Amino acid sequence: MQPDLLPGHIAASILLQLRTTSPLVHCMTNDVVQSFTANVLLAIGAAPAMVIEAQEAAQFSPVAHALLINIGTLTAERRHAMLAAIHAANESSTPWVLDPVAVGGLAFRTQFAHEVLALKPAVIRGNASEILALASGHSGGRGVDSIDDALSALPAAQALAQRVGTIVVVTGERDYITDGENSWSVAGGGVLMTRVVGTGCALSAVVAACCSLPGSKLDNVAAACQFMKIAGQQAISESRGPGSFIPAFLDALYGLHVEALA
Ligand SMILES: Nc1ncnc2c1ncn2[C@@H]1O[C@H](COP(=O)(O)OP(=O)(O)OP(=O)(O)O)[C@@H](O)[C@H]1O
Ligand SMILES: Cc1ncsc1CCO
Ligand SMILES: [Mg+2]
Repeated sequence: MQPDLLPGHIAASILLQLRTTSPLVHCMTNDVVQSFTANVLLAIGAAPAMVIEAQEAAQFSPVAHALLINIGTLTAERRHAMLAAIHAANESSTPWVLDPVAVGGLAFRTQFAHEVLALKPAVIRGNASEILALASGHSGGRGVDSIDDALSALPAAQALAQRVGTIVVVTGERDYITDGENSWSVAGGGVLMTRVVGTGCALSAVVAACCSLPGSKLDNVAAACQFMKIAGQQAISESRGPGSFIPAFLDALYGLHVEALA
């Protein structure tokens, strides 16, 4: 059964809060998506900072409003820096988000992803293959891409959320957001969002921004998914392919209207 859609008036009030507070997001993300992620955060009204050296990362994560850990181009040095940042974030109650890119097939990142589950991410956001792999030891997708359907991964997402005590987001044609007990679904977007790299990685950064806001964390995280779906759908209608999609997507995020969402 499909979970309910997030009501527009909830997303609208969360967008207003996001724009008013402009959360600072400490991004420890992969090499492929650094600039796109920073631009997505700026376009929607949050603020990015990519601080990656271990000593600085541990100093910075308590100052930021949220921390993003994305394992897309994990190295031994980055692993060390990410652990330092997560521990410092936890000591200062800064929420942190895990994006388990390509978890399952590759041993080093898979071991790291399982290790940090014990450090209580506030949210885990992945595509269907990543969530299935993390929840049930399944072998993962095709590299960084999903080969599974998001709805089919919802039971695994719910079980993972319950086991870890966190919120899990599975993205795809629809996005599903669950704390293991209650779930939202978010529709919109389009397949062109998967023909440019980093829409999922950037969503994880927006999720981090939104999970620093007051109120229901489940609603805040679902609203982040809603913002990206709406902007993606609008950008697809205004673009001719992946090249023109990216600027149209940034413009659509920038132009998201609180009144229109409501
Ligand atoms: N078939 C689809 N139809 C509509 N929207 C989609 C579809 N697939 C993905 N999306 C949207 O694209 C964005 C990225 O989701 P996806 O599941 O592709 O993440 P990902 O694989 O982690 O991406 P990346 O690794 O490139 O950052 C989300 O906003 C999601 O809702
Ligand atoms: C393509 C790619 N390779 C490692 S990380 C990444 C970005 C998408 O997750
Ligand atoms: Mg991804």
